[in-house]
Amino acid sequence: MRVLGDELPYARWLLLKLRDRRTDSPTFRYYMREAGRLLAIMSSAELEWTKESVTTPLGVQTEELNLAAPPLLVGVLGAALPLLEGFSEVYPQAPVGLVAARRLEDRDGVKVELYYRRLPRVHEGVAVVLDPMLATGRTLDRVISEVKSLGSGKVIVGSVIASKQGLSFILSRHPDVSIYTLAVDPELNTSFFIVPGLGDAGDRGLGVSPP
Ligand SMILES: O=P(O)(O)OC[C@H]1O[C@H](OP(=O)(O)OP(=O)(O)O)[C@H](O)[C@@H]1O
Ligand SMILES: O=c1cc[nH]c(=O)[nH]1
Repeated sequence: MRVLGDELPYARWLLLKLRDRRTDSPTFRYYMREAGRLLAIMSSAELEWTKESVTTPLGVQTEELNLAAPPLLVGVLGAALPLLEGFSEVYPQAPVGLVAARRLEDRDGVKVELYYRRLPRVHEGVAVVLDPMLATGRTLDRVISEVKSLGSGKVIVGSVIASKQGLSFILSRHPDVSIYTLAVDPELNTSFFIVPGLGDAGDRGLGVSPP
């Protein structure tokens, strides 16, 4: 697991903007896209690359790297949309899958209902699941299982803020996934929101609250 805020001041600056209650929706969306780009770049060593020969304007050949196979990007609607957009700007050739999940809160905690799924029938390569908030981890657990059922050989998770307890839950259920996040926050409140967190990532990123 990598916590990019522990490695890069730039990640902490993105978090400053995203956490700030005064950040308006278009600005929030912009910084979420930037977080997506950062996650794409920082997780690039997890992807498969091949050496490719290139001739420079000096007529000299050298070798660089090209993606061997683009990963399948899976966004969890709706908060992940700007994050997915930023990630896919870095790998425009990557196919995009979408799922939507609803958190149902009750006295025992959070249950998750997957109510929309637009994924390929089979995907055996690398898959990247993108969701900015990893709170209880119940949503991500469902989505990772769904992606694994496609045949994915390797699953990477790109998140912006993960709670300590959500991370432990995911790592206990899926010890094989690689998790990239900008921050790990200490707790959840009684509505299972991350504290200090950044509020409702879907409402803030999309500019509307569902009824
Ligand atoms: O770790 P969990 O406890 O499962 O919570 C995380 C989920 O909550 C958020 O979505 P939300 O339910 O707010 O939906 P939205 O994106 O449509 O606003 C977030 O984008 C995750 O999908
Ligand atoms: O803190 C949280 C938890 C779930 N969903 C959000 O948007 N924020």
